[in-house]
Amino acid sequence: MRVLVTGKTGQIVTALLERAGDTNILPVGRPELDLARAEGAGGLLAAMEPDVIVSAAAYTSVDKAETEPELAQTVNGEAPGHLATVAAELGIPIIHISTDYVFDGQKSVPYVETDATRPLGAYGRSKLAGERAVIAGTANHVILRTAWVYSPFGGNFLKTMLRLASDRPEVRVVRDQLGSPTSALDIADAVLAVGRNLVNMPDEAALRGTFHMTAGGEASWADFACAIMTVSGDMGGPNASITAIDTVDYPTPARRPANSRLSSAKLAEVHGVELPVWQDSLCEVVSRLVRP
Ligand SMILES: NC(=O)C1=CN([C@@H]2O[C@H](COP(=O)(O)OP(=O)(O)OC[C@H]3O[C@@H](n4cnc5c(N)ncnc54)[C@H](O)[C@@H]3O)[C@@H](O)[C@H]2O)C=CC1
Repeated sequence: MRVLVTGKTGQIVTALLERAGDTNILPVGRPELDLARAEGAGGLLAAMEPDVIVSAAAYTSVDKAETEPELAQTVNGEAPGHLATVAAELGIPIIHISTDYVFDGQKSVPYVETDATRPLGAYGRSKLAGERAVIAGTANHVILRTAWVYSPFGGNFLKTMLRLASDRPEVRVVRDQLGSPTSALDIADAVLAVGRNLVNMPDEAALRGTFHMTAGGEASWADFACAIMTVSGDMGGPNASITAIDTVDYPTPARRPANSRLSSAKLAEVHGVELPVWQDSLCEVVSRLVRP
């Protein structure tokens, strides 16, 4: 299977390259493919002869998007539509990665795929526009909404915590946002499994559509930080004490949903794909960072 993935350096593309096995991962990103100018990329993508396109690259700076909403909209809102159109022309499926930030976080239990969307900021609005563009571009799509992604690669919360813990005794972390910390390595396994299902069952309509895809279990950011410190400390790595604070005491340019929990039951039921509980994947990632 030949899997064309957008972006060359992101957490998910790097994890896909690592977990590929006998799958051929074909990353494409800047400078050949700039998602700010994705119209007309059809020839480039077709020449790579993919069996499936994974739309993983995105403008991911949630706070910066508040001051650059047009760029976020072009990259996250419009480019996925161009990719979906190319996939339709090639007669292949597209898997598009989206986010919990399409929701406002007001629900008291995990979100399901049919829940109403209401993004709180420019990033979420741009990602929701991207979902709609993919849906308009081809019926042969899967949208995978994930959340709280961490990995040994790129920038993420876990790496920030380890960096802060290595030069201070205490780190303040919010306790009133809930989600499921999700390893990009588990996401890569899931994306490959979904990709195989789509390629092997081209006429199975039930496999297409929107699915939630996060690790099992849930945590607040403060819970996640405490677990990171415990695991790191046990391995001889940095270990700061975590002080739980409220979101109001940690203002950011973009508002975040208080509830980022997504129910992944539909993905398990329809695709037979279930990510491990978050604590089970944490040790591997911490170990790779503190014992390189
Ligand atoms: N990081 C997280 O916690 C979450 C991420 N997501 C989604 O998952 C996907 C992957 O996220 P990560 O791997 O964490 O992102 P990342 O920030 O690690 O990587 C983003 C990638 O997109 C590329 N990119 C950005 N602008 C581009 C442009 N104009 N043209 C071409 N490439 C460009 C970057 O070079 C990089 O390779 C994204 O669609 C993101 O919206 C969803 C939920 C949570």
